[in-house]
Amino acid sequence: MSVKYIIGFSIFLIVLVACNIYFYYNLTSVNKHVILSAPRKVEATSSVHKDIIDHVYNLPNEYKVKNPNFTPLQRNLVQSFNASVINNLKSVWNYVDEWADDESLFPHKDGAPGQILQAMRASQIALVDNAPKGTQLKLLLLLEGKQKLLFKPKRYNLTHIINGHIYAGFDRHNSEVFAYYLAMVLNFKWVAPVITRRINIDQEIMRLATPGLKKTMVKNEGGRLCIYGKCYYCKINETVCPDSNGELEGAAILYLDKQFRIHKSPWRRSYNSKKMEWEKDNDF
Ligand SMILES: Nc1ncnc2c1ncn2[C@@H]1O[C@H](COP(=O)(O)OP(=O)(O)OP(=O)(O)O)[C@@H](O)[C@H]1O
Ligand SMILES: [Mn+2]
Repeated sequence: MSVKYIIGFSIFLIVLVACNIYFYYNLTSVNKHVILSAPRKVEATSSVHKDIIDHVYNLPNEYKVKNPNFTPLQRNLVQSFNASVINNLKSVWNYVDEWADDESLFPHKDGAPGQILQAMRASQIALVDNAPKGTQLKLLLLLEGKQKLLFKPKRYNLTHIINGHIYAGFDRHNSEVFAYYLAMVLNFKWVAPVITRRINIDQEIMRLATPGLKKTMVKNEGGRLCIYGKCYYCKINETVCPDSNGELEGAAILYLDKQFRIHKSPWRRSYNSKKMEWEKDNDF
C-alpha cells in the first residue's frame, strides 16, 4: 500500500467521523428544542418586556441560526435603501405616480426605495396645510414638483413610556418609520415610504402655510408658535411646539393620491368595552 493511499484513506475517515458528529449534534439539538412552551397568556404589564426576552431566549435552535439564503436578500434590501444622487427629482415623483403593478403600491426594484426616501428628505416644501383626515394631528406638505407628504409630528421622545389604557396618549411618529422598514423586511409592498424630517416653524411652515393652517396655530407662554391643527381629536390646548432650534420633527409619509377599496383589519382595536375576536381567541 502506498503512503499516498494511506494518507488519502485517513483523510476520508476523518471527514466521515466529522460529518457524523456534525449531523448527530444537529439532530439532537433540534429535537431537544423543538417543543415550545405552550403559549401563555401574556399580562399587559411592565413584565411584557421580560416575557418577550425570555421567549426569544427559549426559541428552538433553528430560529437562532441564520438561514444563509437570507444573506443575499438582506444585502439587496439594505442596498435598495442606498440614497444615490438624484439628478431629476421630478422624474422620481413621476415614476412613483405612474407606478402600476400587481405586486406593489410603490416601486421596489433597482434602488427605487432609496431614491424615493432621499427625494422625500431633500425636496423643498412649497405649501403647508392641515390634513384633517384621521384622529391625530397631521399636516399636508406639498413639495416642489407637486408630490405630497403627510407629516405626523413628534409627540414623545423615543424612550418615553405612555402609561394608562391601551389608547392613552398620542400616536408616535417613530412607529410610522418602524412600520415602513418592518414592512420592507417582511416583503409587504403596500406600506408607504416614511422618513423623519425636521421642518422650521418660521421658514417652512409659517411662510408657506395656508390661511386655514394659520388659524389653527397659537403662541405658547414662551412666545413660540405652536400648532393644534384640524383632526378628530385635535384640541386647542394640545399643541405641538418647535424645539429650541425652532424646528418640528415628524414622520413624513409619501402621500398616495389614489382611491382604494377599504378592507377592515381583523386585528383592529375595539373602540368600546367589547373585546375583539383576536383579544379573546389565543388561536386567532
Ligand atoms: N400615505 C397616505 N396616502 C394617502 N392617504 C393616506 C395616507 N395615509 C393615510 N391616508 C388617509 O388618511 C386617513 C387617516 O390616516 P391615518 O390612519 O394614518 O391617521 P390617524 O390620525 O392615525 O387616524 P386613525 O386614528 O383613524 O388611524 C386614512 O384613513 C387614509 O384615508
Ligand atoms: Mn392611525
